Amino acid sequence: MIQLNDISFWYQRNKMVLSKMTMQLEAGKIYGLLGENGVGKTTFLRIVAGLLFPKSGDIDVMGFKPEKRTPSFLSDIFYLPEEFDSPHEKVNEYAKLNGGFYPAFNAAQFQSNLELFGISGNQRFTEMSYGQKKKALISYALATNTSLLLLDEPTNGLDIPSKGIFRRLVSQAADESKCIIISTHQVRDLELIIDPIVILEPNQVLLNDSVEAITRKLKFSIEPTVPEGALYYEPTMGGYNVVSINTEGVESKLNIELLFNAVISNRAHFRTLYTQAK
Ligand SMILES: Nc1ncnc2c1ncn2[C@@H]1O[C@H](COP(=O)(O)OP(=O)(O)OP(=O)(O)O)[C@@H](O)[C@H]1O
Repeated sequence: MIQLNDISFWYQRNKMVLSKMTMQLEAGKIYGLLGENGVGKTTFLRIVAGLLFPKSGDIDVMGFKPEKRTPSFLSDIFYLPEEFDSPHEKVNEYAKLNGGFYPAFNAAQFQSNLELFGISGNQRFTEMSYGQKKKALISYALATNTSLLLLDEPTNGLDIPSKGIFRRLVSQAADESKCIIISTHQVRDLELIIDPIVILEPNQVLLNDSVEAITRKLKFSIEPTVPEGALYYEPTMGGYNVVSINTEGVESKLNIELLFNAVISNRAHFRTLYTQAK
């Protein structure tokens, strides 16, 4: 669905953000896009959405070149940024005005999403809190039913029950024809729904793998002492949270936060382990 070949991008010539990045993302998945602050997650999403243009390399999104911003491309992709200006309209007016641009927009689904989040469609965006606006825009984004949905830090500002509703709505929205990419630092909010996991490092993709493939390669366990050969460990109640190579082929439950810390503190090793992501 998305193919990037040797994409490079910088805002200032002396400060490369993406350097010859090659990556493939498929339909039917909810990708979790992770990376330290400033590594380029938003930049990546904006390039895919056609809002920023690569300086070199090729990008294909659903058969389109995003930078051409053709109506058929724009009507099948939705990008929800982390920061947004408040629309002037009431929530329902906004959806009525803009929903027509998306052929698969479902007004009933929009109302049902709003209801689940407890948001009134008669409210003006300008009179809503940040979290309320976010819930209204998430409701709208999901109701556009675009093939590609890009969500930048969607759970920021959501209260605890709303995070659960968000997970439920995103899981329901996902199907074989859609690709959803969620950039987040709140991995615990999304641990249950994101798969594959993509981790960016400065300029590059460090890991792009399914949860199944990650847990085939790596073992996540709690041990009383740090085992020899552990890739990464953190103290926890009564022992250590440990990431090690899964030499015995045991099944373990992926701990994304632990994986992230393991990858970031051990980049060279993971680059070798995940050479296919390059
Ligand atoms: N408009 C801009 N002009 C110049 N540099 C920019 C601009 N936007 C972002 N950058 C720089 O590009 C790099 C990548 O920024 P980006 O916002 O994509 O990172 P991010 O991974 O989304 O970060 P965060 O997790 O903090 O949101 C950063 O070093 C940032 O300082």
